[in-house]
Amino acid sequence: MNAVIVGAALVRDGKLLAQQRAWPPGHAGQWELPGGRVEEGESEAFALARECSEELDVVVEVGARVGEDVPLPGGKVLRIYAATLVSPGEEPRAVEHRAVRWLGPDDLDDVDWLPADRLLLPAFRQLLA
Ligand SMILES: Nc1nc2c([nH]c(=O)n2[C@H]2C[C@H](O)[C@@H](COP(=O)(O)OP(=O)(O)OP(=O)(O)O)O2)c(=O)[nH]1
Repeated sequence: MNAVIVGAALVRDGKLLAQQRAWPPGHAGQWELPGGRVEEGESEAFALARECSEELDVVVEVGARVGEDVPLPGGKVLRIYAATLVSPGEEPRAVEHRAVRWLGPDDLDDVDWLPADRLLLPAFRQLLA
């Protein structure tokens, strides 16, 4: 089975949270959604909640799928789920990343997304509509 990379489309007040990679050098500075590899024995929702805790230091509730799977190099796929903060007042912080930013519908084109995420922009836009 293809390795699944899950990503969280974390929305608050009509804005989507994006984070800026600090590594590897080829992708540093580019933007993505919080997430990562689903480890053996984990559900996708569990993996997403774990990654959001590790990367943003927040607790999230995972919702419905967003967009279609996007193939990644190496036979992996990127699969996005909507997510919300369990405590909306809690502010995500960039634990491993360079920065985090809440993007409204008009800001989605302002950042340099990873290529796979760029394909998902219509789905992100629909989610914020
Ligand atoms: N988290 C995340 N990864 C993405 C996105 N878009 C995209 O192409 N990717 C790619 C980049 C990486 O090749 C891969 C995820 O790597 P990662 O470094 O975040 O995952 P991980 O923490 O589980 O890393 P590892 O244990 O596999 O090294 O998916 C996205 O929006 N979010």
